Amino acid sequence: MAVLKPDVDTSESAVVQLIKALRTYWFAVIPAVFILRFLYYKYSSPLRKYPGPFLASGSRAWKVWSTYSGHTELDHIALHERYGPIVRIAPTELSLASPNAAREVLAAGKGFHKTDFYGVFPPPENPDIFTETREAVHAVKKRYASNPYSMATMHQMASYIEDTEKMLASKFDKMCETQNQYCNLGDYLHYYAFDVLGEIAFSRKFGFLEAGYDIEGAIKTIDDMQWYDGIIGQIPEWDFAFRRNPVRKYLPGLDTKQFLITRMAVQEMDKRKKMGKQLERKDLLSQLFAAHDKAPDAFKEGDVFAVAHGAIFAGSDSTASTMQSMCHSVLRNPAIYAKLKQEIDEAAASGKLSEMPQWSEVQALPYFQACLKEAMRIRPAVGLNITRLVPPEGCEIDGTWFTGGTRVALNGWVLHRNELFGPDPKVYRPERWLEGDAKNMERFMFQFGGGSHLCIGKNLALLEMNKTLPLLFRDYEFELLRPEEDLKYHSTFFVVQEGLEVRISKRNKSG
Ligand code: HEM
Repeated sequence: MAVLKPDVDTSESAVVQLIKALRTYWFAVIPAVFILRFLYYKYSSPLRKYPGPFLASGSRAWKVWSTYSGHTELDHIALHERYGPIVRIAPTELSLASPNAAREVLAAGKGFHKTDFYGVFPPPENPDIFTETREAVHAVKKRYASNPYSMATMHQMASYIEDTEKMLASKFDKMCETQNQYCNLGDYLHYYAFDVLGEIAFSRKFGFLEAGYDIEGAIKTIDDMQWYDGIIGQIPEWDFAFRRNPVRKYLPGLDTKQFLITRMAVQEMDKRKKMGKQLERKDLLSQLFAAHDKAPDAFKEGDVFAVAHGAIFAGSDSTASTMQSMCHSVLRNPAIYAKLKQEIDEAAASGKLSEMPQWSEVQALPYFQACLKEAMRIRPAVGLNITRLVPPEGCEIDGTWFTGGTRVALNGWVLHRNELFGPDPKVYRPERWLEGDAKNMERFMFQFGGGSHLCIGKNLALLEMNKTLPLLFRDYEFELLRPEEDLKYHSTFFVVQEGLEVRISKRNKSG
């Protein structure tokens, strides 16, 4: 009788054979895996019925590339023109163009939560109000931070804005000693927005206006960081390979604590802790400390730092960009510029505009308000999408059913080009706010987001712009160096602009 002897371990040999095959045919296997993965994402998702770029249907590469290009807002406008109101921009993500849909998604209490996109923005160890993705925790932080940001509190801090306005004006006065002097108005508005925030948050300017340049490249660093956040936010798990890589802290020059804005924030925190209650004046930091004192467990010391520090990141580029957009749009339209100056001059001549323009006075300038709103409509300062997750149980949005977990993306540049703003939504035309149904149009403006995540700095930004811009248009004559050219810009999270260069002269205030 023959004896059966197992001669080889068959399972091991299969594995070995597989490894050998992979080593031999890797050039075919790797693309095959990618293709299969792509096809799986493309067809397995309930979103397969929605149109969109081919690359986006099976991978997030389209989103990453579009964000990297710096003009994702233009890509989204083009996508919606081509494919309609709902476009698939990633395997599990849809971009919505309907302003009604945006209102529903952003409405408070509807259960649309922030996606992991926001978690990439620093600081990961202690998220601030913008980066916090846990809704319940966000609600607590926002409750404690809201009071310092209220319009009433902002009015109490208006004198700090005025101090900075005076410094900006003195810089411009100096330039005007020579007639038609060159001025990079865009840069100065940027320095101004940063220094106002320094005053509001920490009772000290960062020094950009005084210096007249980007000290230590701090503004550029913020822009670069936001650019990184925007791109990696599309593929958040990759953050661990880059910024959250444990090896990173050992690399020279990458210690963020040495970064100008962070350094100053840390210094101010330490100073306040030493000073205890004897604070010189009521600024954002002191009020956040007061909120912490009242509820030390709910609003921790780390939250005080994160919220104050985060304000500089969230509030500087955004406000500067909005002011630059309005100035450029007005200056390149001589009829609009003339009409705006006439309104401001008449108010000044009749004693209705103080030397340092006041909020209530500027609210009574309808054409100025229309020019500002129109700038925020056509060129909202946030260029990237605001993304939210559809609640797990699914939900109907603007008449369409979406399954739970779908990511929905809203882009202000798309939403604000809707025909509800008139037949010419692509044109900068402030008059639409005076002749159309302005109240209804207001309901569909998303430049400050909406619902429970409505921009907490909206009051500060509006107060700052309403005080500063009329002063500039009243006291200075600006002439664009290249009126035929658009402003150059790229979207990081915010729309970072350059090229607002002018000739500046002092105006005779009587017109
Ligand atoms: C014209 C100026 C500004 C514009 C256009 C703007 C725009 C926005 C937008 C669109 C959002 C919503 C983002 C989202 O949901 O993903 C937002 C949120 C936020 N903004 Fe602003 N912003 C401006 C100024 C400021 C200022 C001055 C500050 C602070 C000093 C600030 C702090 C914040 C914070 C903390 C959030 C997060 C709010 C939350 O999630 O509850 N912003 N902003």
